[in-house]
Amino acid sequence: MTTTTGTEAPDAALSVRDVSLRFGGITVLDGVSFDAPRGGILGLVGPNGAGKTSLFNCISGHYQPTAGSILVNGTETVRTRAWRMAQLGLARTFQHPALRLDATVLENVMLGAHSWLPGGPVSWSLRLPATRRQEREARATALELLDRTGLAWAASMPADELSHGLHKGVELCRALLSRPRLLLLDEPAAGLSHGEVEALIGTVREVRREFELTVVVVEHHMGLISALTDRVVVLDHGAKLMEGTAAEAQSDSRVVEAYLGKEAAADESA
Ligand SMILES: Nc1ncnc2c1ncn2[C@@H]1O[C@H](COP(=O)(O)OP(=O)(O)OP(=O)(O)O)[C@@H](O)[C@H]1O
Repeated sequence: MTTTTGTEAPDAALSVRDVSLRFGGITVLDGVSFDAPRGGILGLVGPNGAGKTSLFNCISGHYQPTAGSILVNGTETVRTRAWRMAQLGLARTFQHPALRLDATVLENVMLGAHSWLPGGPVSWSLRLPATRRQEREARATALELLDRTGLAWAASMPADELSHGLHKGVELCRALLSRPRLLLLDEPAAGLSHGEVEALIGTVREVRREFELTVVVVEHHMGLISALTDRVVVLDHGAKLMEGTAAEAQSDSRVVEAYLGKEAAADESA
């Protein structure tokens, strides 16, 4: 179902409109609106508990907003189940990578191809020639992606033998194998070393350009946010506080206050 509300930007890969989310009496998101321009990298930042991951969960179909509209590449997705989102061109990574630890790294990455491999469980189990050909293609792309992220050496290892940082790389490869147009990254730099963050910045820039992606990234690492993003949306207590460049956000007194608290912010500026 393709719909337009008339309020989304025409070149937006993602339009979030007045999204609210409540759990019982708790308001987690309160009327949040923003657009992610096609081909850009948008940062979603804010203090702990601001609602960033909850908003990602609404966009990826893991949570259903209490109110509001979310358009992914022009399609209203609010009542779309999470497993359908890959077919609409959306892929995401998680704050805590969700991998099959008993499966190999390559098998984990291959899960990303299920949204576009033809047929279904029946043709996969019969291993029809067309299915086998597509599977070989998916496997070659998965290995290329692992190579690009410096993980080719780990392809046949069980995922649980890899560090947390490397799990994040595997998850990114799995997301990319689903051929997304919109990629959501939830705290990709958390737990990574300085060198790993630098490599991640390079990889995200490269894949964004090569795969013509729109990227939305939640991150506390301001170095990564400044290096990668064109714009940021700042959330605080579930509401949008401001939107601008990373530099504008970092010098905005409302943002400084949200991170440090009012008194500490006043001390900082004294
Ligand atoms: N399923 C849920 N049930 C009840 N409350 C929830 C649920 N999911 C999130 N919350 C609450 O929503 C608020 C926002 O949490 P969320 O994880 O989205 O924030 P965040 O900005 O991503 O924080 P962080 O930067 O620490 O990851 C928190 O108070 C959290 O406890």
